[in-house]
Amino acid sequence: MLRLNHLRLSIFNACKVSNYTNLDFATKKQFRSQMANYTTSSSSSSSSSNLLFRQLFEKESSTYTYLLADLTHPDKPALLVDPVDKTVDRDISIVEELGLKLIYAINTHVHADHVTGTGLLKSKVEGVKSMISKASNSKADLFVEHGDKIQIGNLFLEVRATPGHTAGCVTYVTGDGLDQPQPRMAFTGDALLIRGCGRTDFQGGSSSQLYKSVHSQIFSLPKDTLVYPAHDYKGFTVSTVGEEMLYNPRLTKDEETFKNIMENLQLSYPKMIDVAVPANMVCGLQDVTKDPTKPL
Ligand SMILES: N[C@@H](CCC(=O)N[C@@H](CSS)C(=O)NCC(=O)O)C(=O)O
Repeated sequence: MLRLNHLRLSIFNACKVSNYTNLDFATKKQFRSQMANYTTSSSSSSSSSNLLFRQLFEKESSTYTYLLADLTHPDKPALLVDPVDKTVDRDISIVEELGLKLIYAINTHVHADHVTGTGLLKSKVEGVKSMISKASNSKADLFVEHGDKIQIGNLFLEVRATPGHTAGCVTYVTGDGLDQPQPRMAFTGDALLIRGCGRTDFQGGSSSQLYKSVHSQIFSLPKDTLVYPAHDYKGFTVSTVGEEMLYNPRLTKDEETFKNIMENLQLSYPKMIDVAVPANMVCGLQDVTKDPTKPL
């Protein structure tokens, strides 16, 4: 296993983050407004930061892929969260048009409804490293665990373990600090969907675990944190932690009611599950036109 020591936040940055955390609300607000005056506005989110952000959609599986890059760094380093094999060429073309350098293709979990684009991206873009949680037991170049920090330029994503939809699900959260996007952004995968959540009936899923994950790791974030899920089936694009704490029809309930709801969803299995899971266990490196049950 390749550990992420080289990706961990430097002590220097960690100090800045913890100092900021200790400030009172009024001082934080003053600092944020000062920062807004001299940072580049992000391209398509409400954040004021050095971040370039794009939400991209794959319509067959209703999957969101997210592109993040640090525009202030000379290399404009970028990463993709949850790329889909079918839309890899689109993703590469936007990366090239914007002059970004794609360094990571990362997954929130082993998807069951589509094949990840990480394998194709690795074969088409030199130097890209695939990444997934160690707990997923999947193949990749790099593995993350709870508490790790993934750095792109001067921006970073914090890794929060949010098992329950699958055993290896993680949520990636933008950093907490003066120099990081405000409000924060949480890429929740299938743990938390807008007014919903991921199913828990296969891949080591557990409704009890999902309930605890969302409450302890996502609902504990600031209420203005933007929630960006891996899927939406109703046309929603973004929510906030505060909104989901108030209006999520499943996760606002007590744990017993939640478990009951999840046991009675009666969803049919994803159409692609028998192809997608074996392919995604090797981070999409497998040629899915061949027998997915055969080793590489
Ligand atoms: N019909 C789709 C699969 C839909 C589905 O099961 N979505 C999953 C996330 S992808 S494994 C889910 O957790 N849905 C929760 C919900 O409440 O809808 C297909 O055939 O691919």
